[in-house]
Amino acid sequence: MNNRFVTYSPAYTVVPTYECFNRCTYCNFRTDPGKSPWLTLTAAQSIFKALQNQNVCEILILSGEVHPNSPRRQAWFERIYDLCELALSMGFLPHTNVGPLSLEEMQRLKNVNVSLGLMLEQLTPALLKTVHRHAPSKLPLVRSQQLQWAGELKIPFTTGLLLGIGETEDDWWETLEAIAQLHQRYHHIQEVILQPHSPGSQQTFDAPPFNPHKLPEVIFQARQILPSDITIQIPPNLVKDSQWLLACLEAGARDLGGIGPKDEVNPDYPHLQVQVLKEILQPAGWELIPRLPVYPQFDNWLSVELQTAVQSLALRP
Ligand SMILES: O=c1nc2n(C[C@H](O)[C@H](O)[C@H](O)CO)c3cc(O)ccc3cc-2c(=O)[nH]1
Ligand SMILES: C[C@H]1O[C@@H](n2cnc3c(N)ncnc32)[C@H](O)[C@@H]1O
Ligand code: MET
Ligand code: SF4
Repeated sequence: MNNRFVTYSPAYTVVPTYECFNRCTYCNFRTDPGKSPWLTLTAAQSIFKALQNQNVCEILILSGEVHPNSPRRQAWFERIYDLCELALSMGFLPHTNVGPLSLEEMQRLKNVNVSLGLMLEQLTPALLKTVHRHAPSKLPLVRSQQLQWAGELKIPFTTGLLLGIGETEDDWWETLEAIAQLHQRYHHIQEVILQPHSPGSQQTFDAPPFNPHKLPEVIFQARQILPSDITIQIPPNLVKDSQWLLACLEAGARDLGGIGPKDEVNPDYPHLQVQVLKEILQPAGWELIPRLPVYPQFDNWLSVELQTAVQSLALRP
């Protein structure tokens, strides 16, 4: 009875830089500004070369942030742009999530990405006094404006909620309602990630992991709030117990996100191999299938060049 499908994206994560001017207290990724070398194009080229013929489709560009007013901002942005262009020229499809962008930056990245992403985290301003006190990029209005701009620019978009960072249950529904409203206006959200806060060894935020047993309930509610053409994504490496992973699917999650050798955001939580995941899912009647970082209904929003890149990957085995 293999008529139920779950997707994942065969992905590899590339990090332009770990330096970040924000200090989200749950972060296990960042270093201080000026303290991390930037990834060179030469180094990236060797990485991409080694990935060819490995069935990787998505290059996820995930970065720490240089302040919008910094004299280094433009060089930071150009490096990201060039990394996307290189990935594309070597046969991969870039998906970039590097924090909030200016409208012009977004417009330019649309040329070299099949989709962009930015987590809303939570829209409640209460977190500006706690986990986001030193994180100007996490201002709720800055984040929701990104979703609006992506809609205006017709950019297929991935967003989501970070669960268990000090918000209330009502905050979940409000953030989900906001995503639903923006989608009803622009129809551009391809997936919403429900990301359980998972403590790592570098963070200063001292809170337990989000209780994975609560996740199915949140997914079920999110499924009621979100329009049906938005897919709900959960990260399988952060839902360790296979019974609860299956419960998440029963509740309405249909995608497991990017799966690759390392989860750069949660390095303390390695991914199971795809084959192992398949063996967990299959007996319960779920078939795990690969997808691209752009959902098919958005193909016609892409430039002709990007559509060609998508088509050549879709033909791969
Ligand atoms: O490996 C990861 N991939 C993350 N991804 C990648 C994601 O799983 C895939 O790139 C998308 O599903 C591609 O369509 C994100 C993408 C976003 O747009 C926004 C947030 C995330 C967060 C993570 C993450 O924590 N770890
Ligand atoms: C890239 C995305 O990763 C998420 N993120 C950042 N830190 C953590 C953590 N400790 N646990 C789970 N998710 C995290 C945030 O939602 C960010 O936007
Ligand atoms: N800095 C970006 C954000 O928080 C993406 C990477 S987070 C590890 O949105
Ligand atoms: S979560 Fe993103 S914005 Fe926050 S400190 Fe880490 S890298 Fe910077």
